[in-house]
Amino acid sequence: MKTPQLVVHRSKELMAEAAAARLITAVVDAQAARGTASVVLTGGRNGNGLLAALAAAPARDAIDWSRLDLWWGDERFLPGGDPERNVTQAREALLDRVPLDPARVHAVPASDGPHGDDADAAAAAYAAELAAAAGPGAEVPAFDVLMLGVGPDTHVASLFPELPAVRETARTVVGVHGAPKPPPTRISLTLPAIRAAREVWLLAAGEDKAKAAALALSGEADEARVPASGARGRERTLWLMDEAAASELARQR
Ligand SMILES: O=C1O[C@H](COP(=O)(O)O)[C@@H](O)[C@H](O)[C@H]1O
Repeated sequence: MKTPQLVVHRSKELMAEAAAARLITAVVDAQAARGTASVVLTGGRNGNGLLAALAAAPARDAIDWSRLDLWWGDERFLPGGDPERNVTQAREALLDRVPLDPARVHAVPASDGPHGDDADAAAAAYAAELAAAAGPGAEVPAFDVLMLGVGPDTHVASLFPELPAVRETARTVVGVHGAPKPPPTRISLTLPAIRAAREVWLLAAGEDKAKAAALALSGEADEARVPASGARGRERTLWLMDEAAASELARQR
């Protein structure tokens, strides 16, 4: 796996704008090379900040939105349309303003969906949807870009330190129970599914991410205790940060 690369921006606003520009280029390049692109979205403040910056970027029209598959790295297991669901927030920030093909917007099932409040069944259904879109012999698509927010406790997607989900090696998607951050029930891609992505981008802006980033990038972390340290892409792992989130890295050097 590749050593993470760091890009530190002066502010969280610049980070969001630069990451949005980077995403436009990555999607346009993937569509030129393969006809379509697949991107995994993240929830949280930094992920939503990027989507809002993308909505405001004139170059967003360079993307062929009808040939873009969107997936989610995790979801808060709540009823459809709940304002706390990652998909609801993504729709508000960007998705409702661009001409996506609805069949290519792969939202994670909601808690009032076909699987009711059974998060494990909903996770299995999402795994099946991913497998159906994957190439021969693969369990998930070779995502072009998979984005992850980083929690102050070093969680990524809904893989929280020391919960069973972070140790999962067989399944690609799991139900998460007893998450320390509300809501307690969630659905998450596992580390093996995350590592199938060509590029993994970790978004970390703000002082509250500084310790988490330093720990994850120390090179000494155990991924069960520091899930962010286990998030790597096949071709590239990129940490996109602002100066506040990078402040503890400077002290480390
Ligand atoms: O609950 C979640 O939190 C993380 C991090 O969010 P942030 O607001 O601290 O940046 C996010 O990556 C994840 O997708 C989301 O479900």
